[in-house]
Amino acid sequence: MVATKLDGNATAAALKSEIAERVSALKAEGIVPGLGTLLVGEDPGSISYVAGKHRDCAEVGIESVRVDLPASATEQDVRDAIAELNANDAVTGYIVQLPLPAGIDENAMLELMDPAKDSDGLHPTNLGRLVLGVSGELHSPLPCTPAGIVEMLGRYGVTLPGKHVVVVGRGLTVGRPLGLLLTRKGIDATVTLTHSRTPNLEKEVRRADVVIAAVGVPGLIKAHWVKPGAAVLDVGITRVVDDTTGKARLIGDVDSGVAEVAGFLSPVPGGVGPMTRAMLVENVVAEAERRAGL
Ligand SMILES: Nc1nc(=O)c2c([nH]1)NC[C@@H]1CN(c3ccc(C(=O)N[C@@H](CCC(=O)O)C(=O)O)cc3)C=[N+]21
Repeated sequence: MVATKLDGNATAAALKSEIAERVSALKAEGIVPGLGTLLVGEDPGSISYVAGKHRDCAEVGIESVRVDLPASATEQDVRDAIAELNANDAVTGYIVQLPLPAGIDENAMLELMDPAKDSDGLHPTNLGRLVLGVSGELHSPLPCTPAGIVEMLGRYGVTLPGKHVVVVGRGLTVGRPLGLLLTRKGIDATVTLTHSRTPNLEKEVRRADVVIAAVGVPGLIKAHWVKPGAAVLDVGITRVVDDTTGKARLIGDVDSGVAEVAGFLSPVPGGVGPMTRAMLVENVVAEAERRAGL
């Protein structure tokens, strides 16, 4: 392995200890931030991620409010749960874990959230501010995975101005907002945003100084696609349950051979996932600070 590992567990731990100090400062003012989660259904991946988010809250000393609805929940049940989270003063910010079960209109549910409590940055108001480039000034939360990727690259000294970043995947939580964030003034990367209909993906990836793979196709990115020395971030997570052990294994979008070619590589698990969760906690604490006028 030649690539330097971009260690999401270690980086998230460092970030969380900084956040814990900010939480102590808030507590000294009598403020305890709280994160809410709304989970609908029994997807094992979603259950595992939500559990991780609550562990992170406990670690940094913030409260968490967990709302779980069965897969049989109606759209009205979800509307009611969102209205309660909007009204609950113990909840500084919350997330609606995606995907929602078939038949529930995700975009309509996201629109119902109080944008000031949208810790994922996925409400149209917050996505609009991301496009406008005003999120920082208004303390509007940035989507957690893109923010976590930029934070991790920064902490490893991988600079972005002038770099060519190829993002593979155009989804709502990663690829689409990442293109917007990376091309902001001050970050100044040049971005190629690719997807399942991109012709000759291999050729696009080979031009990249930084590759971000977020499609959920196991092992898609091969070693010979990657320019030697490039930074490669693996965001895709596919859960495969081993028939004999019954244990779930997590497989990323990046083939293991890439470690021999890349300069930096974020693994699955232990890469971008923990950073996503750390940025979520950061968004909640930042919102509590904003409300306290700190
Ligand atoms: N509204 C919304 N916001 C999200 O941020 C969101 C979402 N919906 N839906 C699903 C995706 C996926 N996601 C992950 C978060 C943490 C890990 C994570 O911590 N992964 C660990 C492993 C966890 C495990 O063992 O299952 C790791 O990579 O090391 C993974 C995936 C957030 N998402």
